[in-house]
Amino acid sequence: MTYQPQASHFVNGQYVDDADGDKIEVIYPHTGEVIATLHAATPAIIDAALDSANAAQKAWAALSGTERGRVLRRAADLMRDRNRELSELETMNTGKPLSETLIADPASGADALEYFGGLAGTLTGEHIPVAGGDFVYTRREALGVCVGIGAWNYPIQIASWKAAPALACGNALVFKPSEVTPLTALKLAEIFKEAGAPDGLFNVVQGAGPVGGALVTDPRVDKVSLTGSVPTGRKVYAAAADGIRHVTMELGGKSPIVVFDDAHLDNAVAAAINGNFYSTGQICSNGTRVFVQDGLYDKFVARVAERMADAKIGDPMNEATTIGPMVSARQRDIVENYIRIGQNEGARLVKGGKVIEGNGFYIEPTLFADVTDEMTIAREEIFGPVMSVLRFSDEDEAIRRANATEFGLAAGVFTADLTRAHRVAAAFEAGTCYINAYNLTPVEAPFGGMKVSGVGRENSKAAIEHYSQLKTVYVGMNDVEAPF
Ligand SMILES: NC(=O)C1=CN([C@@H]2O[C@H](COP(=O)(O)OP(=O)(O)OC[C@H]3O[C@@H](n4cnc5c(N)ncnc54)[C@H](O)[C@@H]3O)[C@@H](O)[C@H]2O)C=CC1
Repeated sequence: MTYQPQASHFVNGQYVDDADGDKIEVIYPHTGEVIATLHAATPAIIDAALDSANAAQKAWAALSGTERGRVLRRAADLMRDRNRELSELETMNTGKPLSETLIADPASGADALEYFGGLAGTLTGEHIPVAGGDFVYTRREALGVCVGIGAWNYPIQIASWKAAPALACGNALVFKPSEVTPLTALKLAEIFKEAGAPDGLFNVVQGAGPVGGALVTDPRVDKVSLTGSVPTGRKVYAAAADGIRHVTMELGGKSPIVVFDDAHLDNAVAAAINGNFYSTGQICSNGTRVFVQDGLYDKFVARVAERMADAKIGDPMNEATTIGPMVSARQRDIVENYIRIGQNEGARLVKGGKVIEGNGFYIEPTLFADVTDEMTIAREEIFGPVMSVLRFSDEDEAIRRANATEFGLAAGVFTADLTRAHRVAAAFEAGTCYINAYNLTPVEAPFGGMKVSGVGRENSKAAIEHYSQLKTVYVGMNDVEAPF
């Protein structure tokens, strides 16, 4: 089975390659087979991408917002028309079950293109009256050339979540997918071209850290938006600082879900299952520390274990499958190691915990109970299907422990007590909080992290602030006076 694209990169409206670039092998996680071989971008490819983005951006920004929005909305339609093809490719690329990609990945990308396409025509400055009849107006202007750098867990969604607001605001984008999952961003580039985007407006260049590093420090670049881990975030943020570039950082998490005694048991259990095992646990906002109050604790653990027995692990192309392989052998090994550490540190392994032998990168969804705050599995982001359940007694304790982390991406609370729900949500130190729900990310709502989990927001009107800048124009309506 192969999925070899026409070439590695999409620059200035066409596929291009340069065989001098380091080889990137794309692996189907279900079988371990190489399905495509690409090259990392050489300096010449990076240069061409940035030059073409620079050249395309000014004319694009000069269009009306409505005209720009039309291109984005056409792209959204094309993406929906190709949902199955794109979902299959995303499944080949990531190993995520088709039952997920068919409803979640290109669909979420299309939502972003449609939403920001609609918003493009509404972007304006404001008129501000000041003393003596003078006035000020503001112009909302594009930043220029943006660079997007993606993680491997939601490749087409991440590319779309960055491209949609960037292009709506009149910017051009050079996107570098994760070297692990380079394929679907190229399809997005084809879609933009077909939808009428000018050549050079959206470019895809492949490569690992060094290519990302070269993009982030290039003087032609005005903004960098990264989705990735905290260590990479620190490097990219620091590199962008040299040029005082704008940044959006969507980084990792170790998010809490707090379940009180009065919670609806099955809703809380279902949310914890989704928030730990969807995408085989490879989701930044997963609620991997599940705090459950004394009175419900045993029932909760038993019910999660019971429902886990219904997980269908296997071929991700089979639409009945609900748990696919990990994205890579490396990620599977990382998760296996954390499971071992959890056992060594005294967490109670209730279910799962084993690598599934074979060529694919499978590991069982895993449930740990009696986890304590000091354990490594309760402190570090695992990025795999490992749920840790921790016991708590009262609300203050739950909030204190939920917040006792450097991360602050998401947090959830399950309770039937209305005032407590809002009190706890207000007390969470996290950018995206949920009451009696978890891990839903509609495009209309801001998404992003507090503390080390990030800077800036994606989705919603809030993203516009991060892809545009205000210019203030003061208009004098009176004679200019001077002291001499
Ligand atoms: N907050 C959010 O929205 C999300 C965050 N993530 C986070 O992403 C991580 C998993 O994804 P990975 O791909 O393993 O993350 P990673 O941090 O290893 O890589 C992310 C991207 O950065 C690039 N990169 C690496 N070093 C770089 C450098 N020095 N300069 C520029 N670019 C560089 C990589 O090639 C890749 O494209 C997890 O920590 C997860 O929590 C994942 C999805 C969503």
